[in-house]
Amino acid sequence: MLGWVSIEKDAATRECASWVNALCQATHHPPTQALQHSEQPGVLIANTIDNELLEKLPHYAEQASHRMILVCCQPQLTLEQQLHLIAAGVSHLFCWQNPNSLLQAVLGQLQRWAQIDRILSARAIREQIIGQSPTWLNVLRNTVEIGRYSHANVLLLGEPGTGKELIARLLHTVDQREHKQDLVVLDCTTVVPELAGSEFFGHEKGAFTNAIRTREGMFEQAAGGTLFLDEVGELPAFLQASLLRVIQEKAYKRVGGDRWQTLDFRLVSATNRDLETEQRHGTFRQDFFHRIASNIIRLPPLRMRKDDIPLLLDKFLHEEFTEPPAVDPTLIYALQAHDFPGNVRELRQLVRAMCGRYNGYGALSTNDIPRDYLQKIGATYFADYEASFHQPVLTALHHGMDLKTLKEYVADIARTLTLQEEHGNMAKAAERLGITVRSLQQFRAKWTP
Ligand SMILES: Nc1ncnc2c1ncn2[C@@H]1O[C@H](COP(=O)(O)OP(=O)(O)OP(=O)(O)O)[C@@H](O)[C@H]1O
Repeated sequence: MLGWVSIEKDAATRECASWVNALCQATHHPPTQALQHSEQPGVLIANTIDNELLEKLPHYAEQASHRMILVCCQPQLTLEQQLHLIAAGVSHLFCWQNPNSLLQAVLGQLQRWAQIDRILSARAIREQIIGQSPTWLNVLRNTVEIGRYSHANVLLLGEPGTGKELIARLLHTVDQREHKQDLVVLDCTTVVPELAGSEFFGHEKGAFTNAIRTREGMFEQAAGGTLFLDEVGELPAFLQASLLRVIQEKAYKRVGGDRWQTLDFRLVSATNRDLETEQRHGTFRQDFFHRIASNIIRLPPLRMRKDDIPLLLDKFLHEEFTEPPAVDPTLIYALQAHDFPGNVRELRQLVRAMCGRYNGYGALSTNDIPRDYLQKIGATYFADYEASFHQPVLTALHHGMDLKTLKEYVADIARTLTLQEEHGNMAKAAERLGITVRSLQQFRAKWTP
């Protein structure tokens, strides 16, 4: 529940020490007062908010997987100080007050985080939604917090294939409404403008020529549950306008009907368009945007969480084989070198294609990547590799280094680094560098005093 408690030295008063003891007792946390590598929530106690603390905070926040409570031993902080602290990574901020109520407030937050982690550790969720990278875990925690503790509408933003529908389903799964009904999905690209009224609100029998019977609309179908408007960015402005009332007041009339009906539903919308910019520029209705975006969850592209690729690969291989083959490590490096513009969906399709090429013997390897794909991966790999040299060379040139000096400088660095990696073993280092042991000895003699 609690990973660490850290007390900045100027805050270590007696009152503070006994408060920390009470916190440790309540959380069954050993009374260590040092920052630890834990990825669990942490509590930091500080007296003054100075630049030194602000510089340290991002590191502390990372240790705590961005779940860091700061207790400031002052009765009050200015708004400016609070904003600086939040920008530096503090997730919850408390000023010094009655020790008991402060303890309750801190414990309340820790309990909420613990509950979110418990929900996420459920097997059904872990097996469906893959990823352990800090960026992805933050998305999941945020989703569970919104899904479980609020009924507000949610807008999911992210590139195609990043898992928006999966997150919409998670929001619905963790929703604890009494008598919760189903999740209803509407792909907004399929809405025919002329039939949209009936599609959204349903119609009464006889409302128009072909209305031979009463029909329920999407909102009615989602009553008591969740309506997921996928690709909401594609909804024309006049249709956005027609949805304002039902989203705001949860009241609607069927086409051809004259009775207002009310219903309860949670609206989750998703798009890969930049609606925040579009609504500012007036190309998407601002009033509609604010109604659908009470909460925004941003899904990271796969290239921002490449650490998750091995886990996703494993999951997709298990979908293809009862007993998946071993995976050659080079295959993982190759996949991690690719940027996956189509994100997780693209990875899934690629795994399918690889499984089709795999002949059933040995480990799955780069041989199983379709050739044109492998060429694409190779091109980015070498471009990235080359590009990593650009900045240091440019810096050296800006310092006036000529080509001869530059070459010598790079060769010296390569010799030093290889010797370090080989723990001073001359023979091994020389072999790796493709030079003689004698020339390496000469280099060492030149530089060793
Ligand atoms: N974290 C994940 N774990 C397992 N599978 C995932 C994950 N993210 C995405 N997928 C899979 O990738 C595919 C695309 O996911 P999804 O349809 O949720 O993306 P999307 O963002 O809604 O895409 P689009 O914008 O194109 O509608 C699906 O097959 C989904 O199951």
